[in-house]
Amino acid sequence: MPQPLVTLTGESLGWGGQLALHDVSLQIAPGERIAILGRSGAGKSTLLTALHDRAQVRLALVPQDHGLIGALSVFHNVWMGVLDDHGTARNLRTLIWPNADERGRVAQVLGVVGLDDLGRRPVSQLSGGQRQRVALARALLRGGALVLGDEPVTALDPEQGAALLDHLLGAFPTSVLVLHDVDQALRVATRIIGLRQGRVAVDAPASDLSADDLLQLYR
Ligand SMILES: Nc1ncnc2c1ncn2[C@@H]1O[C@H](COP(=O)(O)OP(=O)(O)OP(=O)(O)O)[C@@H](O)[C@H]1O
Repeated sequence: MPQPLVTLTGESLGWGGQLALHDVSLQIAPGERIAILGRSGAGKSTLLTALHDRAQVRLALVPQDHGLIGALSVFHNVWMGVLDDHGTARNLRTLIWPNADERGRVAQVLGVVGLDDLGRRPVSQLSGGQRQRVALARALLRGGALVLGDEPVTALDPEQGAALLDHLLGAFPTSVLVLHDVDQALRVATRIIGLRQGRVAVDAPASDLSADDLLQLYR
C-alpha cells in the first residue's frame, strides 16, 4: 500500500472551546478523489483545515472565501500561489516588474479559467464568480501532489463549474473537495466522506453509494 499523503488520527478540532470535529481518523492515499459532503456547519471546512495542517506534501488550496487580496491585481493574487518558491528579492521584483516567463505562466492559468484579459484588474473590482476563478488559477499555478478545495466552483454557472472542476481534478493527482452537489460528487469522486455534526457518518467508495444514501446526510 502506498504511503498516505495525509493521516488524521483521532483528530478533534474546535473553535472557541466548541468542538467542530470529533475524533476523526482517516488517511488520504495518492490518487484518491475525495468529496466531502454534509449540512452547513457539519464541519467540512474544519476537516479541510485539519487535512491542510497535517499534510506533508506540496498542496494547493482553494478556500471557501477565496483568500484573495482585493487591493492587489489579479496577476499578483495568482502569483501568490508560488510566492514560497522564491526569495523575497525575486518576489519584490515580480511585484513591480514581472518578467516574460512570469507573465506567461500567469496568463496560461488565467486562460484556463477564462480571465485572459483581467490580469491587471484589482480583485476588488471582480464579480464573485471571477474571484473564484482567480482562486482556481492560483491553485493551478501552484500545483502540487494534492489539491484541497472548499466548494471550489459554487460561484460559477453549472457548465463552467463542471468544466473547471474537471480541469482541477485533471491537474492534481489527488484531491479532497468539499462539494454541495450530491450528483456532482458521485460524478467526480472515487470516495465520499459524509460528515454529520463533526463526525464521519459516511466514508465509502463513490461506486458503493447512491444519491439517496447521500441525501440522508442533509435530513
Ligand atoms: N472561525 C471560526 N470561529 C468560530 N467557530 C467556527 C469558525 N469556523 C467554523 N466554526 C464553527 O465550527 C462548526 C463547523 O463549521 P465548518 O465551517 O467546518 O462547517 P461547514 O460544514 O464547512 O459549513 P458550511 O457548509 O456552512 O461552510 C460550526 O458550528 C461553525 O459555527
